[in-house]
Amino acid sequence: MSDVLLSIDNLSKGFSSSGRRVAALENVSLTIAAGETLGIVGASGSGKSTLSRILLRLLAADAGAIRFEGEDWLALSGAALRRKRAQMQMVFQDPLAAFNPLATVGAVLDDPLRIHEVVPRHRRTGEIAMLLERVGLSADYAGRPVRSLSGGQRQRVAIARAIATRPSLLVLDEAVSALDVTVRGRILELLVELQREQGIACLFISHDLAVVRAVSHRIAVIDNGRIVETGPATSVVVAPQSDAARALVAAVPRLVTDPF
Ligand SMILES: Nc1ncnc2c1ncn2[C@@H]1O[C@H](COP(=O)(O)OP(=O)(O)OP(=O)(O)O)[C@@H](O)[C@H]1O
Repeated sequence: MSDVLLSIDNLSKGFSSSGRRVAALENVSLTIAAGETLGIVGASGSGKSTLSRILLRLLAADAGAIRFEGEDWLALSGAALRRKRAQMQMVFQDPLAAFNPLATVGAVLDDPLRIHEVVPRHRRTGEIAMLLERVGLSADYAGRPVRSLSGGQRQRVAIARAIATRPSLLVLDEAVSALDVTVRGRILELLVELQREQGIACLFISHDLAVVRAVSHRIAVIDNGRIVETGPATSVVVAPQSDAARALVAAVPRLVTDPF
């Protein structure tokens, strides 16, 4: 896992709010190797959404650089950015909420296959069945409207959509936070399985250290816009070095003895 897939260098972003300057991100630097899962954990307001919005290119950074697969990610635009997006896919809390509720699961999965020409047209139905199977749903889900799905099923479809373009990196921002604890556990297992089977690297962002620990090889702790600690997942949980990490560990009392 030594090939650097994504590197974030000295990323900074500030906001002006009621005449006051808030540093949402300050000199954030991180790397993710191919096939690695890096967890980013931090309390509310620590800068997690700002980071994922910059990665998504919804928000411009004030300073810093992001390289993805050897390219200057923040400099890409237009057709080049659209093409490259196939390689960096995102899953949020309820991404399917943005879809027409009458859209079928098949249509939701067909979009990325068509837009990115992943497979020839005549193979798209088979590919949709395979994607559904890969996330633990049977092929007949393709005909079901999105609105008929449970929260866990929707998130499985969102993950299937994200992996449809065969990305090298998934960015997951609070992707399991809205799910109840049993469903959450199954989705986390699915993510670990996908990561192992397909070697997809993941940037897994959450406020919940137990969730981050369950899937991550390494964990970076963010506090007030700064990365205050980075290390192997177990070390950060068992021997946290920063006040922020200690506070996150303390918030999950059974974490050390009873991992997710
Ligand atoms: N558009 C904005 N205008 C002003 N301040 C902002 C804006 N977006 C974020 N901030 C501030 O930047 C800081 C980081 O916010 P951010 O939403 O990135 O944190 P977060 O870790 O994602 O929090 P949460 O877990 O509560 O979503 C906070 O102090 C927040 O108030």
